[in-house]
Amino acid sequence: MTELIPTPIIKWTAAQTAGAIAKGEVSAVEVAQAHLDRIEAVDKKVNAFLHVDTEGALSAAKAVDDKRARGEEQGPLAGVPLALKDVFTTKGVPTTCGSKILEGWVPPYDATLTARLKDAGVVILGKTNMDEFAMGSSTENSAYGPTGNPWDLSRIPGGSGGGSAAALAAFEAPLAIGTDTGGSIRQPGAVTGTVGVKPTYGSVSRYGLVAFSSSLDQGGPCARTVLDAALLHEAVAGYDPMDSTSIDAPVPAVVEAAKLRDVRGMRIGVVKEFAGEGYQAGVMQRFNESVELLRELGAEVVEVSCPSFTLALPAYYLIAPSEASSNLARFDAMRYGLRVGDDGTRSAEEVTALTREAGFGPEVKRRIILGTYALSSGYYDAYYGSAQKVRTLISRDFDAAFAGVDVLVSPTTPTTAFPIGERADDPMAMYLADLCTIPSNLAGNAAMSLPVGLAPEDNLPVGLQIIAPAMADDRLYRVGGAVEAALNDKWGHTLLEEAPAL
Ligand SMILES: NC(=O)C[C@H](N)C(=O)O
Repeated sequence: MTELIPTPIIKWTAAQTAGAIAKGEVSAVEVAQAHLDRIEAVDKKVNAFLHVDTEGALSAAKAVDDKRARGEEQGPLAGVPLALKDVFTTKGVPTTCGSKILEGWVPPYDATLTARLKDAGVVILGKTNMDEFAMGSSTENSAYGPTGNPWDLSRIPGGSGGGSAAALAAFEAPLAIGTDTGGSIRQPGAVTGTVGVKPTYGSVSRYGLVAFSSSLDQGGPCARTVLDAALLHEAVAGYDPMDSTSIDAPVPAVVEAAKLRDVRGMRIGVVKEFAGEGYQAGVMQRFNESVELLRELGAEVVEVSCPSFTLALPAYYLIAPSEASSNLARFDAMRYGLRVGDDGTRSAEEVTALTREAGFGPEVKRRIILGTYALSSGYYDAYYGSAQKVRTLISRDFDAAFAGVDVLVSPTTPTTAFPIGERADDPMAMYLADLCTIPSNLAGNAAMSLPVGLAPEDNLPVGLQIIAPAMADDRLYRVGGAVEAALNDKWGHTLLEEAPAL
C-alpha cells in the first residue's frame, strides 16, 4: 500500500484504486469485496441500490486480476467498481427504471455504455435507484422506495439519479453513471456533495438507455472527484453508430483538462438570472465565494444576462412530457415486464390499459397526460410549437454569452437537500429544483456540478454549476479541477470527509 492512499479501500478515489490495482498493491477482487461489504453494511439505510450483482462484480474483478497476472495491458479504470443507474440495459441483469412496469424484466442485451464499461474493466456492482423513468428530482418517485441522502437520511439525495449520487456519498462505489434530461446528474451531485457531469448532448451513446425524452436525455459520469469523473467520461463517451444522435467527433481531452488546475486568463460569466427569490441564502453565499475564488485564481469574471432562461422550465415541461408520452407508449404489456388482467377474457387493448394503470406511478401518468395534451391537434402549435421556439431562444442566449466568455457559472440548484416528503405533493415545487440545470439540456451543451462547501444554515452540500459550449466539455474539467484543488487545499481535506458516518 502506498502511504499516500488513505485507508480503508472504500475511501479511495477511482484513480487511486486503479493505480493500486495496476501496481498489484491490492487485487480487483479485494476492492470489489470491500465495496460489496460496504453495500451490505449500509444500503438497508440508504437504499441506493435496486439490484446488487455480487456474482457479476466478483467475476468481472477476477477477470481484471487474471489479465494483470498474464501481463496484459488494461485501461485506466480497470478493476474500479461502479454503480450503474437502472435506466441502462444490462444483459442478464434486471433493469427496472424504478418502475413496476418493468419489474422482472431482464434485458437480452447491453447498452453501448454498459458494454464500454465492461470493455474498460470497470466492475459493475449493481443498478441504482431512481425516480421512475427518470421523472423527478428526489428519487421519491421510485416504485421501490426513496433513497436517503447520506448527509442526512431523512432528506432527498436529489433525482432522478439519487441512487447513483447516494452510492458515491455513502462510499458504496467510487464511480457511478447517471442520466441527465433536465438535471438528473447535476442536481443529485449538488445535494450529495459529489461531482456530476452532463456531457454534450450526443457524446455518450443512448443505445440501450431507456428513453424518457430523446432530444434531451444524456448519460454521464458521477464521481467524488473531478479527475475521476474525467476518467469515466473518457471511458464512456465517443461515437456510436447504434445511436442516430451520436456525434462523430473526437471526445475532448477531459482527463488532461482535469489535471491542469489553472484558470488564469479564462473568462467566466455569472448568469444574472440565476439568483434572487427562491434561492437559499447559504447556497448564494457559497456560490459567491466560488466566484471570488475563481477571480483569485486568475480568471476574469463578468456578469452575463440570458433573458430567455426564465422560460426554460415551462418549455421543458412541454417538451419533455411530449416526448415521454410518445416514448412510453412502448410499455404496452405485450413486449416487456408487467402484464395485468390477461386471463383470456380481455382484449389486448384492455390488458394494455390495465397494465399501464397498475404499472405506472402518479408522476409518470401526470407526464403522459401533460404530453398527450400538449401534442394533441389544435394545441400542438400553441404548446409544443411555442416550447420549441423558446428552445431556440435559449440556444441563442447561450451563443451570445459564449461569444464573450469561456464558461458560465451558477448555483446548480436553488436549495440544499430538502426533507423527504416536503415537495412530494407539490409538483411545481419539485420542478423548481431544476431551474438552473434545464437550459443546458434544451441547448444540448455541457455542464458540471461540483461541491463547493456546506450551506451555513443547514450544513448540507452546495453545488457550483459550470456550463461550457457543446463539445467544449474539457473547459468544465479545467475550471472544476482548479476549484476543487483550491478548496481541498483550503479545507485540508475533501468535502465528503465532513459527512456524518452512516
Ligand atoms: N430526468 C431529469 O433530468 C430530471 C428532471 N428533474 C425531470 O423530472 O424531468
